[in-house]
Amino acid sequence: MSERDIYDVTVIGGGPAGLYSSFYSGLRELKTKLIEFQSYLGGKVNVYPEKMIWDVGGLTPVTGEKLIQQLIAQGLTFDPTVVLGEKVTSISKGEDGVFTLHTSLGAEHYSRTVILAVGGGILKPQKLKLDGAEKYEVSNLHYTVKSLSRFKGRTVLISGGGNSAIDWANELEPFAKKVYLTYRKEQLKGHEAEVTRLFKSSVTCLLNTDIERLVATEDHSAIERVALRNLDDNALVELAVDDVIVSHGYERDKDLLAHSQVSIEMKNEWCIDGTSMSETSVPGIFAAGDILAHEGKLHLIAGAFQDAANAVNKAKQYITPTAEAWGMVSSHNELFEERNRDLKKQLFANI
Ligand SMILES: Cc1cc2nc3c(=O)[nH]c(=O)nc-3n(C[C@H](O)[C@H](O)[C@H](O)COP(=O)(O)OP(=O)(O)OC[C@H]3O[C@@H](n4cnc5c(N)ncnc54)[C@H](O)[C@@H]3O)c2cc1C
Repeated sequence: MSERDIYDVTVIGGGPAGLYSSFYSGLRELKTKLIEFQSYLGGKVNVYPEKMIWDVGGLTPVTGEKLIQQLIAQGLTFDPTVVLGEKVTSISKGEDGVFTLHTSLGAEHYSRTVILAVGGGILKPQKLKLDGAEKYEVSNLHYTVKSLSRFKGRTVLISGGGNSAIDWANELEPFAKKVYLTYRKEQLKGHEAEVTRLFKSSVTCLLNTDIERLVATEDHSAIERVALRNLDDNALVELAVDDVIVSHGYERDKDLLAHSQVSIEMKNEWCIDGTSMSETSVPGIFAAGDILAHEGKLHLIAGAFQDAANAVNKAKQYITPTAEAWGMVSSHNELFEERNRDLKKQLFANI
């Protein structure tokens, strides 16, 4: 390993937290690398590219897709090295204090500090636990909504009672011919405002029901009807559907934290010992975004940004103990000067 190969900060995960960490790390003049398992950046936001996102402070409503584009543009401002399609499986630490990140492709990456921005780990949707259901995944059984127009004029059954299921029901309702929502519990778990909107809409909510059987078309290529069991009285109801969307949450591949050679523990409660939430049990390894799950923490995009800035500042201070960690106003950088001049010229030209 030559000095040339060692980065100051290596960010694992290319979602909102990882992209903002890369931006902020460049801003603090740290040599930065970003490693993402998927072949694309944007993290979980890729699950909802057409959703209108309203709750990022200072941003007017924006689609998930547009937000990803903006996050990537910002994240790459200082030209970090980006590695896609590699899963970091383990982290070890040498006697010289340099971390080695081992990946599923057998590669090694070297870094003075590491920022874990892995969200809940690599996402795999929880599949419908019915024999043979997987064969409909090529036709009309879905685990995500990539495009609302795919469901235009169709009868859709959504299974699930959390935020994603409710969001999708609300988003699809104006386009679909009919939306049903089945959930095995009595009360939905989503955001109040979205639940209120759902109950006011034409979506039919079938609470205390569960999918019992999928009935195929004559040629067995797609789902034609779904049998729902009412968990109160055991009655069976059949619905004719064009599509079924299953939103039962995600299985999370947490290999990295479970199998790393350095044993990493996350903080899960507010610190009274003077250390910050972005620190882990390993000095030099920090965390940002959904991976931080202390009490009261909301998993929001906006929160991931603040976490990222905190983690980078901690990394900076770890590398250079005399560096300023607090109170930095961060919209000043030489690189911004030229762009600011251009933007201001455009702005004043329009006045
Ligand atoms: C359906 C849905 C709707 C949502 N709507 C909103 C909303 O309207 N507003 C809002 O603020 N928030 C919303 N959220 C939450 C928001 O998406 C998350 O809070 C945010 O994406 C967290 O960012 P993150 O970077 O921490 O994690 P993620 O976005 O999960 O990114 C983590 C990245 O790390 C990668 N990774 C994981 N492990 C490894 C590894 N070992 N090696 C390499 N890469 C790895 C993953 O592939 C992933 O790309 C929604 C979430 C969902 C599921």
